[in-house]
Amino acid sequence: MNFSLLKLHPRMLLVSFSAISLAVILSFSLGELKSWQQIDWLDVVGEGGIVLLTIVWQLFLLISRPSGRVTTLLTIGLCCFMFSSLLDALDEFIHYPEHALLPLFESVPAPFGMILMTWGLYQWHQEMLTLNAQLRRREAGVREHDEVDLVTRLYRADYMREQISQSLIRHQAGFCVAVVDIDQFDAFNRRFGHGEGDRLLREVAELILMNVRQTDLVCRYAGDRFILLMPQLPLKRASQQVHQIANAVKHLAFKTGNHAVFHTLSTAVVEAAKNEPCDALLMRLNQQLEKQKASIRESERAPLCYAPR
Ligand SMILES: Nc1nc2c(ncn2[C@@H]2O[C@H](COP(=O)(O)OP(=O)(O)OP(=O)(O)O)[C@@H](O)[C@H]2O)c(=O)[nH]1
Repeated sequence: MNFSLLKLHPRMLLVSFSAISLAVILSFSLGELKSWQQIDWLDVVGEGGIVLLTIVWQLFLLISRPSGRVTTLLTIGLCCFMFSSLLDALDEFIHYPEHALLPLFESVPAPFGMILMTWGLYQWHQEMLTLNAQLRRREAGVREHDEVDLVTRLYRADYMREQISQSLIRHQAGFCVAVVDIDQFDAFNRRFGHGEGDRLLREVAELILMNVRQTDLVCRYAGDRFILLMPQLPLKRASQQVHQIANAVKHLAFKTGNHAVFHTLSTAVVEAAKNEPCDALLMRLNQQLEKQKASIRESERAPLCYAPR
């Protein structure tokens, strides 16, 4: 059992503790202790058991739920019920004079607490309906997307093409597409193995995701190549964002075996032209990338950089 959620409910714990204290103080201040022979132990076990179980229910409730309206309603309801039950249990040990108000305190909070708990359970039911609907929607999303790449968990190229085509139809202003490609990934694969290559792809994918906006879409286009769809972003700002991604990857010391390996990215960014077909846009993007790669002579391409760990 994990009790860490209890820390979230200091007020509810205080309410619970106050209800117990109030019941004990009221009982002892209004009545007198019974003699040993007057105590009915069967009632003590029955009524005391109810009090203990109510406390256990509260504990389970508080370690299972975040704070909020449902938790408050259920806790206060349980406290009222526990308050009545505790007075009921204590009157097995304490004798009250005829005029004492105890019977009133004993009988009123319990039904009030039951009403609160019923309302809380109804709210909980509503909450579960909402959560289930969201989960179903998310699950449907995941099932629909066999378009998600298993290595990086990014969308695959087909899904990106679909999204680019739709954006082109809507023709949003300042909509840019970028490509980033890991340099010398083949050499890395050959030296450190495919497993480590997959891990590097995942780390690069995470770095890309960390450096884009909520509205951007990232996909694994092929092998070590990723495409970014950046709606409503002017070319200059899109280029800056891609530059930041390249910088983040450049500074990533990827730990493998006894080495830290550094990588560089080749990148290209284009702005979508009006009425441009998706394939033409992607071709323009890839051509720009190839031009950039060709402009840097092989000897100048950032070598895989190994540093002893
Ligand atoms: N680990 C791993 N490797 C992959 C995967 N898909 C493709 N590859 C490898 O990615 C490499 C891509 O090689 P290239 O296109 O020559 O890329 P590169 O070595 O980075 O060359 P430049 O981009 O010109 O620097 C090949 O070795 C493929 O086998 C994959 O899912 N996992």
